[in-house]
Amino acid sequence: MEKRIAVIGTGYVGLVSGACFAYLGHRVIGLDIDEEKIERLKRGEVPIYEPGLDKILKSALENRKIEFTTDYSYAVKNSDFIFIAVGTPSRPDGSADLSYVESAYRSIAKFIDNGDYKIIVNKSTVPVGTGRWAKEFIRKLLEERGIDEPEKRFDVVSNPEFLREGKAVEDFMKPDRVVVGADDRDVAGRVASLYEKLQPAILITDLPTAEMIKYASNAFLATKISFINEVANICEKYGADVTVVARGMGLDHRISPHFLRAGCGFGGSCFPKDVKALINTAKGAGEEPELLESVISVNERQKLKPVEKLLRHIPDLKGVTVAVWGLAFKPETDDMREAPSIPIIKRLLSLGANVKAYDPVAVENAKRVFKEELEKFGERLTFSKDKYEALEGAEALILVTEWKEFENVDFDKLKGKVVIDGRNLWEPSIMEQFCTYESIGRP
Ligand SMILES: NC(=O)C1=CN([C@@H]2O[C@H](COP(=O)(O)OP(=O)(O)OC[C@H]3O[C@@H](n4cnc5c(N)ncnc54)[C@H](O)[C@@H]3O)[C@@H](O)[C@H]2O)C=CC1
Ligand SMILES: O=C(O)[C@H]1O[C@H](OP(=O)(O)OP(=O)(O)OC[C@H]2O[C@@H](n3ccc(=O)[nH]c3=O)[C@H](O)[C@@H]2O)[C@H](O)[C@@H](O)[C@@H]1O
Repeated sequence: MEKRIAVIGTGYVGLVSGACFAYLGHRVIGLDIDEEKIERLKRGEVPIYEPGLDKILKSALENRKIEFTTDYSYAVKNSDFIFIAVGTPSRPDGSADLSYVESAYRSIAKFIDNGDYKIIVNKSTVPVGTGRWAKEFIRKLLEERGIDEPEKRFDVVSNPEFLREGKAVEDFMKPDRVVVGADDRDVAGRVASLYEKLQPAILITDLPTAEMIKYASNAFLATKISFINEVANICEKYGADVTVVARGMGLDHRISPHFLRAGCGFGGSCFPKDVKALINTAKGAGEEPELLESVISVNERQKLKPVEKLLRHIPDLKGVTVAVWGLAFKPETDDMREAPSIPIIKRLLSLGANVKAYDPVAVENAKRVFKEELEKFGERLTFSKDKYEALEGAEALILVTEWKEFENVDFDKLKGKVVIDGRNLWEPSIMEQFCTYESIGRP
């Protein structure tokens, strides 16, 4: 049955979930404080690169199932479910910055009136305890406004999102599970029913448990990556092949083959931030999260592995041109947040190298990320229009992000170069015929 949904924040998660809810037949209002973003969305432009999103958004707009606004009053009054999908970035101490979430609650609370009942759903990743804190926070805001029985005017529910960038639409439409946490099972059930067309596995929990499931899931996946990267580093010393080790491990269904790809570390807007936030939450309660701290430190070291390897072949990089293929934190996205390419390029520049960088879609975002370096190093950092142009005049190539277009390359163009494959994309026996080749954790 059609339900009225407002989605607060039309970033990655807000836009994908809003468009998908509309595609599922609900009426959706997407709200953002970024006026330019909303104007673009009204014109049907998709401000992020996400395969499949433009299609479902276009269909939702054509069917008038989705509309966009910057007007909180309109969004709150015309919805029964209000999904919060604003950012929860890391503060310098690693804790989650909840100021955007808090500001969204304040704006919503301004427009909940006597007689209303709204279900406020946290889709943003928020630390365990936030939902119950939010209940009291919003109740007080309503009380200050003189609203009758403020606690009856709303409920707060946790419905964490597990989508991956690049596969976001598919992940939303075919979820492994939908987790809904609330202090009232009936309210949780109402949120779960929004997904009924997808017939997903549904887990209904209390508020803090749902919040913790999100952090524990991301932290576990990040742990798998740091684990396999550490194993890769040991493999290198003894001539073992980490890709085969991972396959051998993954055949054990208790381990599963996923997230065991060794490489130059994990990036993105969530793994680094969420592991750090969980560390902060643990410490705040007097716990010593040693394992989680190692997940971060192993990852920080791993990001610079390709440069370390390059230095073994070219010990002095002063004046040496190095091509870097792949800038986004992973393929199929233009997202540069915490991308391993950032420390890699910064280190290359600080060692005196000239860098020619290429990415199929993330160059514009990369230019913003490297604004300071572009000013400081001038022509020493350039962005190439295609992968082969980046190779011109380069003595070395570092592959950081395994975009599909790098799979089948004209290997002749790599002749004589030092190639560091940060994602184990190519076959060593083939590469060694053309270039000096190194990958991660393979003999
Ligand atoms: N990016 C991802 O793949 C995933 C992200 N998440 C979580 O979802 C949340 C959102 O992440 P993203 O979509 O990546 O964030 P984002 O940074 O792409 O988008 C956030 C949006 O919220 C808007 N915004 C900020 N304050 C606002 C306010 N007071 N009212 C209305 N709009 C406001 C911003 O203008 C922006 O458009 C985070 O907590 C993140 O951890 C969860 C799963 C996947
Ligand atoms: O909370 C979030 O935001 C999301 O975080 C991740 O999704 P995402 O960051 O989009 O990307 P992933 O595909 O998980 O990759 C993250 C990083 O890990 C790296 N990775 C992944 C898998 C692997 O085996 N090895 C590896 O190094 C990738 O290159 C990438 O840098 C989770 O996979 C999602 O379930 C979650 O919803």
